[in-house]
Amino acid sequence: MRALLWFKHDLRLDDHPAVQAGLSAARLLPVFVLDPAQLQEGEFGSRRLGVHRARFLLESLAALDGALRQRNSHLLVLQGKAEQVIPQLVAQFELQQVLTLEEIAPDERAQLARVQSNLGDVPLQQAAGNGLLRAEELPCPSQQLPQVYSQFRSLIEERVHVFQPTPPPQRLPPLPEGAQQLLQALPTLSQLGLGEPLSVATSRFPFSGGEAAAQARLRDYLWDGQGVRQHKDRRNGLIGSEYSSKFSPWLANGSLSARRAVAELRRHEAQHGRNDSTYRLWLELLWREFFRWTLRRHGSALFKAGGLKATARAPQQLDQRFDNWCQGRTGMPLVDATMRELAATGFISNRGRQVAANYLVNDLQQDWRFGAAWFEEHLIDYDPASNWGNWAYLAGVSSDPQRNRAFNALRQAHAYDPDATYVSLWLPELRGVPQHLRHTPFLLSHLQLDALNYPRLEQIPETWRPYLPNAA
Ligand SMILES: Cc1cc2nc3c(=O)[nH]c(=O)nc-3n(C[C@H](O)[C@H](O)[C@H](O)COP(=O)(O)OP(=O)(O)OC[C@H]3O[C@@H](n4cnc5c(N)ncnc54)[C@H](O)[C@@H]3O)c2cc1C
Repeated sequence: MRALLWFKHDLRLDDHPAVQAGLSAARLLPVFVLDPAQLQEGEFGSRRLGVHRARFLLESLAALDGALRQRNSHLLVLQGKAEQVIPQLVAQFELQQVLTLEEIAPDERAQLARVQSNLGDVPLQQAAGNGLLRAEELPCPSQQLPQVYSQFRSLIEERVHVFQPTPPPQRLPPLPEGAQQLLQALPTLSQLGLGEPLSVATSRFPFSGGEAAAQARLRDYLWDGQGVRQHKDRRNGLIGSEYSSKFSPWLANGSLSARRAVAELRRHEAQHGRNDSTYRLWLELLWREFFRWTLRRHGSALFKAGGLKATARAPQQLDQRFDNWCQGRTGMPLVDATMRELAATGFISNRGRQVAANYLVNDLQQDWRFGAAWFEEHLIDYDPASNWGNWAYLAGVSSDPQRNRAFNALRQAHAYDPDATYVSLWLPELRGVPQHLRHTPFLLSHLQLDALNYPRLEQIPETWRPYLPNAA
C-alpha cells in the first residue's frame, strides 16, 4: 500500500492512530497544507491565524519534520487548499489511501468532505485522535451526553478510564520515489505577511512549538518540578510560568496528545498520590473534552450570535468600545492589561480570559462573536471548541441553563491582582500612579489622566462602589 499521511491539528508522532496506520505502507508521504486564506480577515474582521500562533505553528512543523527525518522520512509542507493539494499529490505519486485524524469543527469537517469528494475512489481514512474519549468509550450515545458540564463530568467519572497511548514509531516507511524533490524550506513569518512577533522581555512562559517541547513541559509539570501538586491553589494566577500547566498550545495543535497527558497524570498519581490539585488538572482536561463533544453535537450553531439557545438575546452591537477593548484602552486596568498581554505574547491566563471576555459582553455590551474571533487570531492555543465554547458560555448562549454570568471586574481585580503587580507589568503608564489607585485610575482628575495618556471610563458601574478605595 502507498499512502499519504495528512497532518492537520495533530503535529506529533506519539499516540497518533493515523501514523500507526501508515506504518504498514510500502511508501508513505507525510504532508501538511498551509492555507493562506487563514491569514486573511474573516467574517468578524480578524484573521484566523495571527503572528503568535503562526510562529508556534512554524516551530511545530519544523520539529515534526526533524522527528520524521530521524525516522527515515520528511514532512512536505505546501501552501494552498487541501482539497486541491491532497488529491494532486495522490495522483502524482499514485497513492492508494489518505490517512488522517478526524475533525470536529464544521469548517474543517466540510474541508474533509471536499477532499474526499476530489479524491474520488481513493479512500480518506479518518481516525479519532485528538480527544480523550472515543465515541465507543462514552457511557451513552454522544447525542445524549449531558449539556451541562457538572453533569457531563459526573457521568464520565462513573467509569474508570484507562488511557494507554501508543508510543511514537522508531521508523517510518520511505517517501514515494521523487517526492524528495518537492521538499522546500518552511515559509517565514514575513513571507506569510505577518511580520515578526514583538520581542517581549516580560513574556511569561517561553513557549516553543513542537512535540519535544510539549513532552518537556509535561515532564516538568508532572515529574521534575511537580507543579501539578499545587495546581489548585495557583490556577488563578496571572503572572509567571508555573501557575498552570501551560499544556494548551501543544494540545491545540496536537503536538501533545490529551490521552498522553492524562496517562502521565495517572502515573504521577499512582506514584505520588492523588490530591485536590492533581484532580483539578483532570477536571480542567475534562472541560476541554466537554467543549469538544458540545461542538461535535451542535456544529455551526455554536458560532451564531444566539449560540445554542435559539431564544437567547446576546448583545449584537459593535462600536468603538470593541476597538478600545482590542487595543487594551477601555479604562478598566485589569481588562486593558490582559488585552495588551494577549496582543504582545499570544497567551493569557484563564482568569484573564474570563475577566476580559466577560467585560466585553456584559459591561461593554458588544457582540461576543467579535471577541471570540479576536481571541482566535491572537491566542497561540486557539482551539475552536474551547474558545467558542467558553465565549458562548460566558455570553450566556451555551447549553448551560444559567443565563447571566456577569462578573464584577473591579472585584476580580482586587481579588486576583491585590498589589496591582499585573496591571503595573502591562500598563507602564500607570506605574507612577499610587499603588492603591492603580486599579481605579478613573478616580484621578481629567488633567491627571490626560497626562498619563490613559483612557477615562465612560461611567463607573454602581456595582463597583463597594470596591473603590476609601480615599475616593
Ligand atoms: C473566553 C475564553 C476563551 C478560551 N479559549 C481557549 C482556547 O482557544 N484554547 C484553549 O485551549 N483554551 C481556551 N480557554 C480555556 C482556558 O483558559 C485555557 O485552556 C487555559 O487557560 C490554558 O492554560 P493551561 O494549559 O495552563 O491550563 P490548565 O489550567 O493547566 O488546564 C490544563 C488543560 O485543561 C484544559 N482546560 C482548562 N480550562 C479549560 C476551559 N475552561 N475550557 C476548555 N479547556 C480547558 C486545557 O486544555 C488546558 O491546557 C478559554 C477560556 C476562556 C474563558
